[in-house]
Amino acid sequence: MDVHITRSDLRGAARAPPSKSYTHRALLAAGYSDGATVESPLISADTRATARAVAAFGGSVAPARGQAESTSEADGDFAGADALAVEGFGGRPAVPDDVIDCANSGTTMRLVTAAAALADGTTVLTGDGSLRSRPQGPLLDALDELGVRAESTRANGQAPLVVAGPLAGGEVAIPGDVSSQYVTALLMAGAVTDEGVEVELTTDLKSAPYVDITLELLADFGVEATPIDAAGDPLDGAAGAAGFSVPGGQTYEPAGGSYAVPGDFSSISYLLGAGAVAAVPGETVRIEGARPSAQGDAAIVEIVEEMGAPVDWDREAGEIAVERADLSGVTVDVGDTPDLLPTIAVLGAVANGETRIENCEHVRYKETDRVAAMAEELEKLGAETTEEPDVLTVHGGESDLEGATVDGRHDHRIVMALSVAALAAEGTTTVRGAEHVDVSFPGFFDAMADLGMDVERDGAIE
Ligand SMILES: O=C(O)C1=C[C@@H](OP(=O)(O)O)[C@@H](O)[C@H](O)C1
Ligand SMILES: C=C(OP(=O)(O)O)C(=O)O
Repeated sequence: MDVHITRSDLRGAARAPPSKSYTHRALLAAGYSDGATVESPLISADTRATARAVAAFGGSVAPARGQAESTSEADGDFAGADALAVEGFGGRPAVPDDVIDCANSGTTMRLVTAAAALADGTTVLTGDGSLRSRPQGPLLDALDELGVRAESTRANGQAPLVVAGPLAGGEVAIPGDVSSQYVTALLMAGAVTDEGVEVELTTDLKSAPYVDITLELLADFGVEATPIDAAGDPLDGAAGAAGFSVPGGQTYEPAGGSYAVPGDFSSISYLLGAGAVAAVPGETVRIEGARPSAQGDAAIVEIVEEMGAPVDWDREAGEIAVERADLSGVTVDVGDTPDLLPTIAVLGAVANGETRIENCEHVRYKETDRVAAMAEELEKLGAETTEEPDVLTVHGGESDLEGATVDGRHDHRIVMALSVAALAAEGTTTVRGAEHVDVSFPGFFDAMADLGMDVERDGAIE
C-alpha cells in the first residue's frame, strides 16, 4: 500500500497502542504458566506470531473480551480483542505439529527458539525474508553450549532454525552487543529448567532496558531472575551487568491471574515527533496511554524536549502534551534505545544544526539496516546525512524538506518515521509499503488522520 501525505498541521489527542515488547513477553509467560489473561494486549502481526507459537507448544490463545463479531476465533486474528485468555503449556512445551512461522518478528523468533529448547523433540522455526536475514547465531551457539541441538539449516546463523531439546539448564556465555533478546529468551526459558541458567556476557549489553522489561514482567509473573556483576553479586538493573542468573524449577503465575500491558513508547515516539514538527502553532498534540514502565524508549520525551519542543508529561494520568517549536540538533546515544533511531533521524532532518545518533551499529540488525535506510530515504526528501558504522549524522536546516517518493523498506518503523517527516515536507510525499505498520501500530494512519494528517491510502493491504 502506498500512502500520499501532504504537509499538514495537527491538533487533538491520540491513544498510544499497547507495548509490543510487553505483549510478546506476557503471551509467552502466560504460555509458560497454567493459564492467564493478558489485558489490553497489542494485537498486531508480530504479537500474533507469538500467540501462534504458544498454540504450537500446546497452549491456546483466544479473545477473552471485545472480539469483533466478524472475526472468527479460529483464524487467530483477534481483531478488536481487548483481553486475551491464554491456556498455558505449564512450563513444558509440546513438540509442535508444524513449523513455527515467526513472520517478521525478531522477538518471537528469539524467545520461541529458547522455549523450543525445552521440548523433548524437534522444533523448526522460520520467518519472512527479513527475519531470515537477521542474526540468530549467538543464541544457537549458547543453546548448543547448554547441550541442545540448535542449528541454522543454511549453516549461516540465520533462520530457518532447527532446535531439539530438552534443555536442562547450566552456565553459558553470550555476546551482549548483537541482540538483548537472546538474554531475554534464556531467562524466560531458564526459569522452568531443572538446573536454572547462568548467563555470562562476553561484551557490553546493548538494548539493556529491554532486559529490564523482561525482569519486571518476570517479577509480575512471580519468577525470580537477577542481573549480576563480575563478582556474581546482584545488581538493581540490567545496565552494566556482567551476567544474569535465573534459578530453575520456577512457576509462572501472575498475581490475580491476569497481566495488564502498558502503552508503547516506541510507538509514542512517532506521535510525539509528529506533534513537535506539526502541531498547530500555540496548540498541543496530546498522547494518552503513556504511563511510566521499564521502557527505555520513554527517553524520547527528554530528547524532544532537549531539541526545543515544550513537552508536559503527566505521569500519573499517563498523558503527554507536546507543542511545535523550531527544533535544534542534538547528540543522542541509542545504545539503549535502538528503536528510536528512525524517529530521531527525522527530527534531526527538520531541526536546525547537526543531529548525531551514536552507538547505533546494532540498529543495522533490525527488520532492515535502519541506519542506511534512514540516511538514504531522508536524502530523497532533501536532507543531508553522513553514515559511519556506528554513527548517523543528520545535517538539519540545510534546506527545507521537499515531498518525494520514499521506500518504507518493508519496515514498520521506517514507514512511520518517514510519515512524520512527510508532515514537515513541502508538497506531497508518497511512502511505499505503508501496510507494514501492522507489525507494531496497526491503527497508525487512522490515529494520524484523526490528528489532522492529510493522508490518502491506495492499493490493497497485503
Ligand atoms: O526485546 C524486545 O522486545 C526488543 C528488543 C530490541 O531488540 P535488540 O535487543 O535486538 O536490540 C528492540 O529493538 C526490539 O524492537 C524489541
Ligand atoms: C526490531 C524490532 O522488533 P523485532 O526485533 O521483534 O523484530 C522493532 O520492533 O523495531
